[in-house]
Amino acid sequence: MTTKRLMIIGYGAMAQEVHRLLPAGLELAWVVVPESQVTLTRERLDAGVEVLTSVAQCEERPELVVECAGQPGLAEHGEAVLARGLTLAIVATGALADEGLYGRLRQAAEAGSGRMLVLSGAVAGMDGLAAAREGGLESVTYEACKAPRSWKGSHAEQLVDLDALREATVFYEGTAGEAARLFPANANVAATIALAGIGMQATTVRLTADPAATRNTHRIHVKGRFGEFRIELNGRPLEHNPKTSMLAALSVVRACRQVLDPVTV
Ligand SMILES: NC(=O)C1=CN([C@@H]2O[C@H](COP(=O)(O)OP(=O)(O)OC[C@H]3O[C@@H](n4cnc5c(N)ncnc54)[C@H](O)[C@@H]3O)[C@@H](O)[C@H]2O)C=CC1
Ligand SMILES: O=C([O-])CC(=O)C(=O)O
Repeated sequence: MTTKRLMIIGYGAMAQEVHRLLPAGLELAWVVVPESQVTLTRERLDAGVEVLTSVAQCEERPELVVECAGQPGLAEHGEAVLARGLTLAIVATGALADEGLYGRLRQAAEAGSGRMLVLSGAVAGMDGLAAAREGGLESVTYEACKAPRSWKGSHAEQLVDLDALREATVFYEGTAGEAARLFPANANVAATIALAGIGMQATTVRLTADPAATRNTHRIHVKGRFGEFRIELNGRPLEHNPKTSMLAALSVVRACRQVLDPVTV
């Protein structure tokens, strides 16, 4: 079997976890990072991996491109990938709350015959939610609860004193679209759920910081003509970034495996 080649956009905590877990048969050949990260990223990688600052610098054709670069990374590089007719698997799904960007990515994909795969990331049940939508949905709510340290450096710091919390505290309630914009490193799943379900405005979101939390908890409650479902995930955060659940990295690894396997489950 010939080895297929992967491009990763971004090389932070998630990308490094994905790289560690890449299935045999797919090798990392290109990494796209900001100029300021080039030297550090080269030091971290084998000489065989090309470190680039733009997709255009890649002269060959990756089998798959995965975005692990956050919302600004998707905004900067997404169109170039799709316009080249490549498949782009994304986790910074919250960027799609920006209708202008979403439109440009769709247009680039249509014009260039690219494909954008919205990965399930840190949550589960997106297949069931998207199927339920076909019958009509009444309500979709999403709740996230993480330890205060997982909300550090985010907009939560403007809403609550994270260091002073003694009990679980809801600090944000709003729509998926707003949450995804306000918490670009923490609430992408709100946008993923919105895209699979009833949209950015109709999906309601509640965010909690809990000093007793050791996991990233996600609760999804869906009602529709099909009936009702509730899903709760208690995900382990990544060691090198407590904002990010390990399952999000694993959803990228799954996408990598799918390009190798003739059977998609
Ligand atoms: N859909 C989901 O379930 C989840 C999505 N995410 C998204 O994944 C992103 C990455 O997560 P981590 O790796 O844990 O974050 P991280 O902060 O460890 O790594 C992000 C990396 O992206 C790089 N980057 C930033 N701007 C870039 C650009 N314009 N081009 C290329 N690279 C760029 C940074 O240099 C950094 O190394 C998060 O910011 C978040 O947007 C995170 C968790 C779950
Ligand atoms: O990994 C998680 O728990 C969720 C997350 O950060 C996001 O949705 O951006």
